[in-house]
Amino acid sequence: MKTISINGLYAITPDSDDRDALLRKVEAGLTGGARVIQYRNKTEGAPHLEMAKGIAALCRQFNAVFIVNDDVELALQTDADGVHLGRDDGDIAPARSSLGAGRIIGVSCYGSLARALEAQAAGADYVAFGSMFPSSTKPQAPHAPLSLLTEARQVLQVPIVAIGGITLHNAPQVVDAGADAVAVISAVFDTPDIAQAAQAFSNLF
Ligand SMILES: Cc1ncc(COP(=O)(O)OP(=O)(O)O)c(N)n1
Ligand SMILES: Cc1nc(C(=O)O)sc1CCOP(=O)(O)O
Ligand SMILES: [Mg+2]
Repeated sequence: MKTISINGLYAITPDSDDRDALLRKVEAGLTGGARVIQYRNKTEGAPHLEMAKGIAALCRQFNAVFIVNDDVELALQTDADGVHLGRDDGDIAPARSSLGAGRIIGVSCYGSLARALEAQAAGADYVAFGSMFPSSTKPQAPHAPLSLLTEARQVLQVPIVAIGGITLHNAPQVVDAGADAVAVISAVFDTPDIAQAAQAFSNLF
Protein backbone atom coordinates (compact mmCIF):
# COMPACT_ATOMS: atom_id res chain seq x y z
CA MET A 1 0.00 0.00 0.00
CA LYS A 2 1.22 3.50 -0.83
CA THR A 3 2.15 5.77 2.08
CA ILE A 4 0.48 9.12 1.50
CA SER A 5 2.62 12.06 2.47
CA ILE A 6 2.77 15.65 1.32
CA ASN A 7 6.34 16.78 1.06
CA GLY A 8 8.99 17.72 -1.47
CA LEU A 9 8.06 18.98 -4.92
CA TYR A 10 4.30 19.35 -5.39
CA ALA A 11 3.96 19.98 -9.12
CA ILE A 12 0.72 21.47 -10.45
CA THR A 13 -0.24 21.02 -14.08
CA PRO A 14 -0.42 24.00 -16.42
CA ASP A 15 -3.57 24.74 -18.43
CA SER A 16 -3.75 22.54 -21.52
CA ASP A 17 -6.16 20.99 -24.01
CA ASP A 18 -3.59 18.52 -25.35
CA ARG A 19 -3.74 15.27 -23.38
CA ASP A 20 -0.64 13.64 -24.79
CA ALA A 21 1.50 16.76 -24.40
CA LEU A 22 0.31 17.21 -20.82
CA LEU A 23 1.03 13.59 -19.94
CA ARG A 24 4.56 13.89 -21.38
CA LYS A 25 5.13 16.95 -19.19
CA VAL A 26 3.81 15.23 -16.08
CA GLU A 27 5.94 12.15 -16.75
CA ALA A 28 9.02 14.37 -16.99
CA GLY A 29 8.12 16.02 -13.68
CA LEU A 30 7.73 12.62 -12.04
CA THR A 31 11.00 11.41 -13.54
CA GLY A 32 12.66 14.42 -11.91
CA GLY A 33 11.26 13.44 -8.52
CA ALA A 34 7.96 15.31 -8.02
CA ARG A 35 6.27 13.63 -5.04
CA VAL A 36 2.82 15.09 -5.60
CA ILE A 37 1.02 15.98 -8.84
CA GLN A 38 -2.09 18.14 -8.80
CA TYR A 39 -4.32 18.11 -11.87
CA ARG A 40 -5.32 21.77 -12.24
CA ASN A 41 -6.56 22.71 -15.67
CA LYS A 42 -8.82 25.70 -16.12
CA THR A 43 -9.16 25.09 -19.89
CA GLU A 44 -12.83 24.88 -20.83
CA GLY A 45 -13.66 21.89 -23.01
CA ALA A 46 -10.39 20.07 -22.30
CA PRO A 47 -10.76 16.27 -21.96
CA HIS A 48 -10.53 16.53 -18.16
CA LEU A 49 -11.51 12.95 -17.35
CA GLU A 50 -9.07 11.46 -19.85
CA MET A 51 -6.28 13.76 -18.75
CA ALA A 52 -6.83 13.12 -15.07
CA LYS A 53 -7.05 9.34 -15.61
CA GLY A 54 -3.76 9.43 -17.51
CA ILE A 55 -2.07 11.41 -14.74
CA ALA A 56 -3.49 9.08 -12.09
CA ALA A 57 -1.91 6.11 -13.89
CA LEU A 58 1.45 7.90 -14.11
CA CYS A 59 1.35 8.76 -10.42
CA ARG A 60 0.66 5.12 -9.56
CA GLN A 61 3.63 4.08 -11.71
CA PHE A 62 5.95 6.55 -9.91
CA ASN A 63 4.40 5.99 -6.47
CA ALA A 64 3.53 9.68 -6.27
CA VAL A 65 0.47 11.29 -4.72
CA PHE A 66 -2.28 12.38 -7.13
CA ILE A 67 -4.51 15.32 -6.17
CA VAL A 68 -7.36 16.82 -8.21
CA ASN A 69 -7.96 20.56 -7.97
CA ASP A 70 -11.47 21.91 -7.22
CA ASP A 71 -13.49 18.85 -8.25
CA VAL A 72 -14.46 16.14 -5.75
CA GLU A 73 -16.39 14.18 -8.41
CA LEU A 74 -13.38 14.06 -10.73
CA ALA A 75 -11.22 12.92 -7.82
CA LEU A 76 -13.63 10.03 -7.19
CA GLN A 77 -13.93 9.14 -10.88
CA THR A 78 -10.14 8.88 -11.20
CA ASP A 79 -9.53 7.20 -7.84
CA ALA A 80 -7.29 10.12 -6.89
CA ASP A 81 -5.49 10.27 -3.55
CA GLY A 82 -7.29 13.49 -2.77
CA VAL A 83 -8.63 16.89 -3.68
CA HIS A 84 -7.51 20.49 -3.24
CA LEU A 85 -10.16 23.05 -2.23
CA GLY A 86 -9.95 26.83 -2.29
CA ARG A 87 -12.38 29.35 -0.88
CA ASP A 88 -14.79 28.96 -3.83
CA ASP A 89 -14.64 25.18 -4.06
CA GLY A 90 -17.02 24.06 -1.32
CA ASP A 91 -16.62 23.10 2.32
CA ILE A 92 -14.50 20.38 3.84
CA ALA A 93 -17.39 18.47 5.47
CA PRO A 94 -19.28 17.49 2.28
CA ALA A 95 -16.00 16.71 0.54
CA ARG A 96 -15.05 14.42 3.43
CA SER A 97 -18.44 12.69 3.28
CA SER A 98 -17.90 11.97 -0.41
CA LEU A 99 -14.22 11.05 -0.25
CA GLY A 100 -14.14 9.12 3.02
CA ALA A 101 -11.41 9.14 5.64
CA GLY A 102 -8.70 7.60 3.48
CA ARG A 103 -8.32 10.39 0.96
CA ILE A 104 -6.50 13.69 1.31
CA ILE A 105 -8.21 17.06 1.48
CA GLY A 106 -5.91 20.04 1.01
CA VAL A 107 -7.12 23.57 1.65
CA SER A 108 -5.92 26.96 0.37
CA CYS A 109 -5.37 29.39 3.22
CA TYR A 110 -3.82 32.32 1.29
CA GLY A 111 -2.25 34.59 3.94
CA SER A 112 -4.45 33.49 6.83
CA LEU A 113 -3.24 31.40 9.75
CA ALA A 114 -6.75 31.58 11.26
CA ARG A 115 -8.15 29.94 8.13
CA ALA A 116 -5.47 27.24 8.37
CA LEU A 117 -6.31 26.49 12.01
CA GLU A 118 -9.98 26.25 11.10
CA ALA A 119 -9.23 23.99 8.16
CA GLN A 120 -7.07 21.72 10.31
CA ALA A 121 -9.83 21.52 12.94
CA ALA A 122 -12.35 20.69 10.21
CA GLY A 123 -10.23 17.78 9.00
CA ALA A 124 -7.91 19.16 6.33
CA ASP A 125 -4.89 16.91 5.70
CA TYR A 126 -2.64 19.75 4.57
CA VAL A 127 -2.88 23.50 4.17
CA ALA A 128 -1.42 25.78 1.51
CA PHE A 129 -0.23 29.36 1.95
CA GLY A 130 0.46 31.83 -0.86
CA SER A 131 1.23 33.65 -2.92
CA MET A 132 4.75 33.67 -1.50
CA PHE A 133 6.13 35.72 -4.41
CA PRO A 134 4.58 37.45 -7.43
CA SER A 135 3.15 34.76 -9.70
CA SER A 136 2.87 35.14 -13.47
CA THR A 137 0.35 32.28 -13.44
CA LYS A 138 -1.91 34.05 -10.93
CA PRO A 139 -0.87 37.71 -10.78
CA GLN A 140 -3.86 38.76 -8.62
CA ALA A 141 -3.21 36.21 -5.85
CA PRO A 142 -2.97 37.80 -2.39
CA HIS A 143 0.50 37.82 -0.82
CA ALA A 144 1.61 35.63 2.10
CA PRO A 145 4.89 36.49 3.85
CA LEU A 146 7.62 33.94 4.56
CA SER A 147 7.20 34.63 8.28
CA LEU A 148 3.70 33.11 8.06
CA LEU A 149 5.25 29.73 7.24
CA THR A 150 7.44 29.91 10.33
CA GLU A 151 4.53 30.95 12.52
CA ALA A 152 2.31 28.23 11.03
CA ARG A 153 5.01 25.60 11.60
CA GLN A 154 4.85 26.29 15.34
CA VAL A 155 1.10 25.81 15.71
CA LEU A 156 -0.06 23.43 12.97
CA GLN A 157 0.25 19.65 12.95
CA VAL A 158 -0.69 19.13 9.29
CA PRO A 159 1.85 19.53 6.46
CA ILE A 160 2.39 23.03 5.10
CA VAL A 161 2.52 23.70 1.36
CA ALA A 162 3.81 27.00 -0.03
CA ILE A 163 2.66 28.24 -3.44
CA GLY A 164 2.95 31.21 -5.78
CA GLY A 165 5.93 32.48 -7.75
CA ILE A 166 8.27 29.83 -6.35
CA THR A 167 11.43 29.42 -8.40
CA LEU A 168 14.69 27.54 -7.93
CA HIS A 169 16.16 30.82 -6.78
CA ASN A 170 13.68 31.60 -3.98
CA ALA A 171 12.57 28.06 -3.00
CA PRO A 172 15.36 27.63 -0.39
CA GLN A 173 13.90 30.56 1.57
CA VAL A 174 10.49 28.89 1.55
CA VAL A 175 11.89 25.57 2.76
CA ASP A 176 13.99 27.27 5.44
CA ALA A 177 10.92 29.19 6.61
CA GLY A 178 9.07 25.93 7.29
CA ALA A 179 7.30 24.60 4.20
CA ASP A 180 7.03 20.83 3.88
CA ALA A 181 6.35 21.09 0.16
CA VAL A 182 6.64 23.67 -2.61
CA ALA A 183 3.76 23.84 -5.09
CA VAL A 184 5.00 24.99 -8.46
CA ILE A 185 3.55 25.44 -11.94
CA SER A 186 5.65 27.66 -14.21
CA ALA A 187 9.12 27.10 -12.78
CA VAL A 188 8.68 23.39 -13.48
CA PHE A 189 6.44 23.19 -16.54
CA ASP A 190 7.48 26.33 -18.44
CA THR A 191 11.09 25.21 -18.65
CA PRO A 192 12.90 23.53 -21.54
CA ASP A 193 13.96 20.58 -19.36
CA ILE A 194 11.10 19.72 -16.99
CA ALA A 195 12.80 16.66 -15.48
CA GLN A 196 15.91 18.65 -14.66
CA ALA A 197 13.89 21.47 -13.07
CA ALA A 198 11.89 18.95 -11.02
CA GLN A 199 15.09 17.26 -9.89
CA ALA A 200 16.61 20.57 -8.79
CA PHE A 201 13.51 21.36 -6.71
CA SER A 202 13.48 17.83 -5.28
CA ASN A 203 17.11 18.14 -4.23
CA LEU A 204 16.13 20.96 -1.87
CA PHE A 205 14.38 18.45 0.42
C1 LIG B 1 -1.41 23.43 -3.39
C2 LIG B 1 -2.34 24.49 -3.85
N1 LIG B 1 -2.43 25.63 -3.16
C3 LIG B 1 -3.26 26.60 -3.55
C4 LIG B 1 -4.05 26.43 -4.66
C5 LIG B 1 -5.02 27.49 -5.09
O1 LIG B 1 -6.37 27.07 -4.90
P1 LIG B 1 -7.57 28.11 -5.23
O2 LIG B 1 -7.42 29.31 -4.39
O3 LIG B 1 -8.83 27.34 -5.16
O4 LIG B 1 -7.30 28.55 -6.72
P2 LIG B 1 -7.32 27.67 -8.05
O5 LIG B 1 -6.08 26.84 -8.07
O6 LIG B 1 -8.54 26.80 -8.06
O7 LIG B 1 -7.33 28.68 -9.15
C6 LIG B 1 -3.93 25.22 -5.36
N2 LIG B 1 -4.64 24.96 -6.46
N3 LIG B 1 -3.08 24.27 -4.94
C1 LIG C 1 -2.75 28.29 -8.45
C2 LIG C 1 -2.12 29.27 -7.55
N1 LIG C 1 -2.65 29.54 -6.30
C3 LIG C 1 -1.94 30.46 -5.66
C4 LIG C 1 -2.28 30.97 -4.31
O1 LIG C 1 -1.59 31.87 -3.83
O2 LIG C 1 -3.20 30.42 -3.71
S1 LIG C 1 -0.62 31.04 -6.56
C5 LIG C 1 -1.00 30.01 -7.84
C6 LIG C 1 -0.18 29.94 -9.09
C7 LIG C 1 1.10 29.14 -8.91
O3 LIG C 1 1.77 29.12 -10.13
P1 LIG C 1 3.29 29.52 -10.27
O4 LIG C 1 4.11 28.46 -9.62
O5 LIG C 1 3.50 29.52 -11.78
O6 LIG C 1 3.47 30.88 -9.68
MG1 LIG D 1 -9.76 26.16 -6.53
